Amino acid sequence: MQVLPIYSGATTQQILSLGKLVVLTGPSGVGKGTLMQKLLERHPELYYSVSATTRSPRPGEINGQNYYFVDRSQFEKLVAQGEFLEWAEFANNYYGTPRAAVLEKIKSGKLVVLEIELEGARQIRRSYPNALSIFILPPTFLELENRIRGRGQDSEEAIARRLNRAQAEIQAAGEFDIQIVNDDFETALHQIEAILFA
Ligand SMILES: Nc1ncnc2c1ncn2[C@@H]1O[C@H](COP(=O)(O)OP(=O)(O)OP(=O)(O)O)[C@@H](O)[C@H]1O
Ligand SMILES: Nc1nc2c(ncn2[C@@H]2O[C@H](COP(=O)(O)O)[C@@H](O)[C@H]2O)c(=O)[nH]1
Repeated sequence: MQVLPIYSGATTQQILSLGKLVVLTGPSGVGKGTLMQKLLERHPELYYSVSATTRSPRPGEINGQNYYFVDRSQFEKLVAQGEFLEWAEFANNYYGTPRAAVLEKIKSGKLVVLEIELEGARQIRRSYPNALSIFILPPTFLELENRIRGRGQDSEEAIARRLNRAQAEIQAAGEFDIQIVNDDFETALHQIEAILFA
């Protein structure tokens, strides 16, 4: 792709300050992915950043569509090369946002949405204060547990790790620009749409 002269030599910080970057975060199982999927269906003009992860694919997940599935040494090499806008270890696996794709989309004027966990969201907030951050909360902790279990995708050990971490993640909700409770799905979706397209 051709790089516009205005951007040649621009830093990540400068490029991100020109466009709109939105971070959707919240504990595992709260419904971030489901909300994101619906947002993309309804607003195909949004750009969803596909992350890299060392987690194994779940049934039905497609490499390059849900995630770029890589092994730990590949991931660590990408970190060393500065290929990630942010990255974190979550529930024994690495997750990271590929920098180049996000910057390209921002340059082309797209609204870019990252769906990431707490530590990565904090990194984005620190490094790119212009980004808009939305924290999704569950109506109750019990409902969060029911959703993770109901999804039927994680081992008992992985569920325990995710729930354990969720307690601390929920405490951090106030660090972010906006908090939305995903109780009734349609209501939460409309609240996000109202923020993104205000
Ligand atoms: N408002 C809602 N009411 C009831 N169930 C919901 C609601 N929103 C999402 N769910 C369900 O909760 C489960 C977890 O949702 P989802 O996988 O989107 O969570 P997540 O936050 O993306 O999790 P992770 O961070 O682990 O990827 C799914 O089965 C989804 O259908
Ligand atoms: N910091 C980052 N977190 C990410 C990224 N991509 C996804 N995630 C988050 O990881 C957890 C677990 O995801 P799962 O698919 O294994 O259930 C979840 O909170 C995702 O939002 C990323 O690039 N960076």
